[in-house]
Amino acid sequence: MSDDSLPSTADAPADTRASARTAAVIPAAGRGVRLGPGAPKALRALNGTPMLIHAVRALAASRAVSLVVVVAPPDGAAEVKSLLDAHALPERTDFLVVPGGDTRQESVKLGLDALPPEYDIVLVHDAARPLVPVDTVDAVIEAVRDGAAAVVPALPLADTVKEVEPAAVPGDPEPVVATPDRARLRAVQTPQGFDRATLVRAHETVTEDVTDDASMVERLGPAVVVVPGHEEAFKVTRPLDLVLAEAVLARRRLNDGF
Ligand SMILES: Nc1ccn([C@@H]2O[C@H](COP(=O)(O)OP(=O)(O)OP(=O)(O)O)[C@@H](O)[C@H]2O)c(=O)n1
Ligand SMILES: C[C@](O)(CO)[C@H](O)COP(=O)(O)O
Repeated sequence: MSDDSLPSTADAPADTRASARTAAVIPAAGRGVRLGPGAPKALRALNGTPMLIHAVRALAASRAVSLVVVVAPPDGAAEVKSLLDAHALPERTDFLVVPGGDTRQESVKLGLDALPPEYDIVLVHDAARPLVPVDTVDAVIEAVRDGAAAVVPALPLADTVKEVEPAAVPGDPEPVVATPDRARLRAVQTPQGFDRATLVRAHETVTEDVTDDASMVERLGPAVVVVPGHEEAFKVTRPLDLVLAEAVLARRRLNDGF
């Protein structure tokens, strides 16, 4: 089946959407430059387990997700396959590994290209958000099943935000241009959920460099909706985020009683 002929979940009757199969694409091919020198970010350990494995488990924890496609660092597909084989993962879930590209957009596209035809709902989830709770994953899937073409989990901002004229020399003072109304702003997380045909069309059509998949759908036209995100779905970007992630894992272990 060509991508153009893929059924659109957004146009489908509600009972079809409710039974649509869901796959997750996990882009994990980034270097993690902002985290500092070391292995590719997704392969670095959190409490002894690679970040990617935490992220895969987080998505596979949803009973609705029956396939996870991991987009590995370009020369790391064999290593990622071995990691998936070496860690306990739900048996009800299938796994595929494909090599990634130079940008997140390219990596997601390569993951989409590998999806078998029977999946009509697609989640895209950063390996760098390893601790997303399953309730957030399920809320995104439910909103797509309810008819949204694109769904993003997001949180209100904790800080006031300024728009500035970026400095030509990093570190120089930057003139403030505006202070947007914070009440209308949201900080966007993943997994982002999509009707597959809509996401495929967005990746085939939009050529601008964007930082998330929902922005591509926005450029195309279909409405993108926001559902509540979760504090623990934060992205591991800088070294302090590793400290926070390990603290969250330690708290979970205490709460679980082991
Ligand atoms: N060429 C790329 C770049 C990024 N990603 C993935 O996209 C997610 C979000 O990206 P980000 O946190 O910005 O990761 P990096 O690009 O690795 O970070 P940095 O910009 O600090 O290098 C990560 O799971 C990352 O592995 C990817 O699959 N392929
Ligand atoms: C999709 C995303 O998680 C949105 O917050 C994205 O990965 C952000 O990447 P960034 O380049 O670090 O903003």
